[in-house]
Amino acid sequence: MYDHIPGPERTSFWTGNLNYITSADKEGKHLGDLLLDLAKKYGHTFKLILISKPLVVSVNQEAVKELLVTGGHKKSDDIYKRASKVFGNRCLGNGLVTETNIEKWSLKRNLMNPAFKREYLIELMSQFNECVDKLIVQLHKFADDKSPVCMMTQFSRTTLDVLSKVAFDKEVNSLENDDHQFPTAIRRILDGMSLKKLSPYVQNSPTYWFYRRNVRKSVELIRETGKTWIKERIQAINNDETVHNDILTHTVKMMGENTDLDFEEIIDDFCTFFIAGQDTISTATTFAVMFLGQNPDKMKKLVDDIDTVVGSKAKIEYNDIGKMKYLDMVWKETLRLYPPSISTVRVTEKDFVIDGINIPCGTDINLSTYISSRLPEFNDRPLEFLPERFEPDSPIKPSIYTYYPFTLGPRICLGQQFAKIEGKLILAKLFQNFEVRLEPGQPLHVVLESTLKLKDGLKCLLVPRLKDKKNDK
Ligand code: HEM
Repeated sequence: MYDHIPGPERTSFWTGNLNYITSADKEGKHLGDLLLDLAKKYGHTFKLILISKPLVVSVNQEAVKELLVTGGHKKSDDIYKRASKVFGNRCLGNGLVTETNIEKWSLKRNLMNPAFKREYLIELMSQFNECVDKLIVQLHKFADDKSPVCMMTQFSRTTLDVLSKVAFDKEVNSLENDDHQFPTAIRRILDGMSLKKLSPYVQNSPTYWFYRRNVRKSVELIRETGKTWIKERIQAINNDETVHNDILTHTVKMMGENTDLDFEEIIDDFCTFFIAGQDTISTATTFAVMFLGQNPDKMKKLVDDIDTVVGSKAKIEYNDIGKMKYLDMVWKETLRLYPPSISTVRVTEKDFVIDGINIPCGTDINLSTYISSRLPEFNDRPLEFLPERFEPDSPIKPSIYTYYPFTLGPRICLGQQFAKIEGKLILAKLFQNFEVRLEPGQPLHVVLESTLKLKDGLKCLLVPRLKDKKNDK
C-alpha cells in the first residue's frame, strides 16, 4: 500500500526507520534537520516507517491547505496518544492539543475561546508588565558585562510566572527561586513526550528506569498542582467569592457546561495550558535573542524601533506592541527559523493525491513548517535571519502554506495572541533596559524535546542602558 511512496529503506524489520528519530541527537542533528535532509533527497512528499506504521511527511502547499484548513481532517490518534500519556501516566490526556475527537474538541474550544479574546488580553497588560518587570529587576543583578546569565533559564521562569499569574491567578515566583521544581518538571515532561523517546528500549529498558521515573514524577507534580488549584477555584466560585475571569475560571466552567467532562479531563486542560503556554514563549524569545546577538545590525534596528515607540516608558501598552513594526518582523522571522513546535499531524479522511503520489485514506501525514521554511525552493536565502522578509511589501514574504508556526485552520494555536503579547513584551523590555551580547564561544546546539531548544541554554552578558540614551516618552 505504501511501497510506491519514496523514502529511506527500513533499517529494521521491527522498528522500521525509528532509528532516524532515536539516533538523531547522537548524530548532532535533531529530527527536524533529519527530515529536512530527507525532503531534499526524496522530494516534497516522502514516507518513514515508525515501528510498523507509515508516517508520510509532506511540504506540498495544496496538501497543507487541504489537511489543515479546508478538508476537515482530524488529528492522528497514534501520534497524539504519545502526549496524552507519558510512560503510562496520564499527562495531557484529552486536553485541547491532544483531543482527536472533532465534536469533543469543538465543544471545548468554543468554551475556551473567550478566555483568549483580544479585549480580555488587553485588560491583562498591567499584569503582563508587572511580571516582566520582575525579570528586569532580576537581570540587573547580573548586568556588569562580566557575569554570564542564562537567558533561557530566566525566560523559562518568567513565562511560568506570567502564565501562573494571568491564567491561574497564582504567584509562583520561580524567578526568585532557583530551586523551583516546575521549570525542570515541564522540560522533563516535554522530553518524555518526544518521538525520540518512542523506542522500545527507552520505554522498557532498566537503563532508562530513573529517567522514566523522573518523567512520571514530573507529570504527577503538574497534575497534582492542577488538581489543587482547580479545587480551590471551584470552592471560591461556590462561596460566591470574586474570582478572575481567567483561563482557570473558563476551564472550570467547561465542566459545568459540559456534563460529559469529568474532573480528570479538566486537569488535562490545565496541564495543556500550563505546558503549552510556558515553554513555547520562552523558547521563542530565547531564539530571538540568539539571532539578535549574532546579527548586531538587526539588534540595532530593533533597539531603534523600541526607543522610537516606547522610549523609557515603564508600562508598555497593547497599542505600543502593535506599533513596534521591526519587533514584529523579528518575532515572525524567529518563528520561521525555529518554530517551537516543528510540525503537526493529520490523518487522511479519504484517498488523495499529493505530488502525483496516491496517499491512502487513513494515513498519518506530518506537515512541517520547520522543513518548508528552510527549503530554498520556498524561501529566498532560507537559512539567513532576515526579519525584513516580513516587511509589508516584501517580495520574499513566505507563503502561508509554507510558514505556519501556530498551524492553520480550526486547530490553530489558541494562545497565539497571548504568546505574541508576552513574547514581544519580554523582548521590548529586555532591549529597552540592557545592552545584550552573547557570551563568546558557547555551543549553540539545538535539540528537539517536543519543542526546539538550545541544549545548553543561551548565555548573555548584559550592561544596563544609560537612561539619557533613550527618548523619554
Ligand atoms: C510562541 C508561542 C507558541 C507557539 C509557537 C505555539 C504553537 C502551537 C502549535 C503549532 C499548535 C498546534 C499543535 C499541534 O497541532 O500539534 C498549538 C496549539 C495550541 N496552543 Fe499554542 N503555541 C504557542 C503558545 C501558546 C500559549 C501561550 C498557549 C496558552 C496560554 C497555547 C495554547 C495552545 C492550545 C490550547 C492549543 C490547542 C489548540 C486546539 O487544538 O484547539 N499556545 N500551539
